[in-house]
Amino acid sequence: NQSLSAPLSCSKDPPEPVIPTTPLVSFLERVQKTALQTYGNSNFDPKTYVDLSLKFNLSTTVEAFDKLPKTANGSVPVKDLDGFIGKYFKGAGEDVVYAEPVDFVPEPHGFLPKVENPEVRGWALEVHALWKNLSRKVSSSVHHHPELHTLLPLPGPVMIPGSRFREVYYWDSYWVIRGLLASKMYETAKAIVTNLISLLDTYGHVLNGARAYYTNRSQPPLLSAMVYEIYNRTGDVEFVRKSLPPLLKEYQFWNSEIHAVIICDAKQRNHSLNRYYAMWNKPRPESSTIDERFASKFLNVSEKQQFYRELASTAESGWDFSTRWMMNSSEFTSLSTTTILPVDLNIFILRMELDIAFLAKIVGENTIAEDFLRASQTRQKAFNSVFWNENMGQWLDYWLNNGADCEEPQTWEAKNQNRNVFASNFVPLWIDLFNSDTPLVEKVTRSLQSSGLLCAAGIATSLTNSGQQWDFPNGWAPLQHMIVEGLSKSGSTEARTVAKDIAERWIRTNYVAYKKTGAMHEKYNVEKCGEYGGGGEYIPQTGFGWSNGVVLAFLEEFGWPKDKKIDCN
Ligand SMILES: OC[C@H]1O[C@H](O[C@H]2O[C@H](CO)[C@@H](O)[C@H](O)[C@H]2O)[C@H](O)[C@@H](O)[C@@H]1O
Repeated sequence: NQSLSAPLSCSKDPPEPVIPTTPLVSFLERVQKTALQTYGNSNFDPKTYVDLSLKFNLSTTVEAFDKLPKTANGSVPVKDLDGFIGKYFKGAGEDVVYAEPVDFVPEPHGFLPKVENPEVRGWALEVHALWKNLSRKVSSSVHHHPELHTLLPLPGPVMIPGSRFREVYYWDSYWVIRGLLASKMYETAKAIVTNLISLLDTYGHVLNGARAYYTNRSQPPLLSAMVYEIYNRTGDVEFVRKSLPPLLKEYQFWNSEIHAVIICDAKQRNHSLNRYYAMWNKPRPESSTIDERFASKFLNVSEKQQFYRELASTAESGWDFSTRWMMNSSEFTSLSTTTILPVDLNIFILRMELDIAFLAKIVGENTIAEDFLRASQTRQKAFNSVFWNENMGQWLDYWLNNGADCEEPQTWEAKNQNRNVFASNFVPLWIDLFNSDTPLVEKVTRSLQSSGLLCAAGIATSLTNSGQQWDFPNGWAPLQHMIVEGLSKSGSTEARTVAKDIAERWIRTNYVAYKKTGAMHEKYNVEKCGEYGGGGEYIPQTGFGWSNGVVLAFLEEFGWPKDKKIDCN
């Protein structure tokens, strides 16, 4: 059986892969450090410096940089650094250039038929038009001189999230595609998948984002879900045929030894489940000045390296950062992502198995279809034994025993389920295997209603206000979407009512914030209708790919009646 393979290791002493960095990335990290010393912390975004591209070759640029007059603390006179950057670099974002989407029309035929209210329809058309703002392709210089750029070459046009996120991102693309499908932009949606597949072909996994500094990790794996949704709308069998081999390759990546862990349940049955694990043990280049500051508390090199691996693995989870991954919720350096089996990652891989089974059947690969169906049944059993908590009516992340004996699989213990409430505890509802079980959905819906996560403007990410961006009071479009879509697919009237209510709250807050600020936001503050979110390591961003996608998908599904008001009251 070529398509499935068994995991080899448990959590302790895994092989410690580290993907080599590039000389350009290392040099730009030096520039980043000097810029921080020179310009100071206020409004400083370290990512700007690793996104610069070179005007001349690297050795000429390094030579000029080394000649700058530096003080003992590493700063350079502002005018000298300004002059150097202006002379030797093209601005961040100059190598990703505007591309007119081939299939954009201002009002697509059959666009959001259930949206009758003229105000909401007008706004939806503005959100739809934002695809034009976010559409990009890599410049010809990136193709001809890749050594001058951290941006990676891609064959087709992309949709970027927006603002500082000037490159395509992996899991964001799923919700961008959901919006593009509502906007009837099927060719643009397919091109995004083609780009992600080209990264998978080159690097063996879909990268966090299309930059040289993101090669050491992936992001929540939703490629199969993208192919599935596109096929569902377009019926394009050839597209499925081309996508299937890369999907099998991605499945291998997620089930290879670094990401797979064997765990023995309470009934002595072994299960293979997955975790996030970045191939990196240094500061994230896009945030290296920040990471080094936090790591300075570790004096021992291997502890520092482990902390850096936890930071990058958390970025792989897409939830960077959150108390979800911290042993001590008030201590950022207690991140332990690599020792956690996350509910949502395992749901994404279960969905991958179901999608591959479905897609393989479409193209007549019946053996693959049967293998993957079996794999999904096995994972569903694992899911029920390891993550489900009957008392809470939720699925809970499982914390591995750090330092346990690795000769044997770890044995499941009830105390290792994380009882803190996170929106991810409800993500299994997204999968038909779970949302088709009406009594289960009703139990989980009641648990969601009493969880404290349901707020005025949507579902909060957690109950802890830590100042991290993947915590309370922030609400994120992907989390709203997966939970709402799951509830709304169920046979339970109660669950469908809750789904519609959350979707309406989310649409309202996006609308009111848009009217106030003129922009769609990366995240929202769910405590207050019409407020965008904050916290975390960079200033709030606008644009914004997945928020636009989810609003369009919700409006397509739920519509908006003619006489229903759209303000916050
Ligand atoms: O620069 C810091 C981090 O930024 C990214 O993470 C956040 O933005 C992404 C794009 O919208 C999103 O996919 C992710 O869920 C956000 O937390 C990036 O993905 C990280 O790797 C990076 O370190």
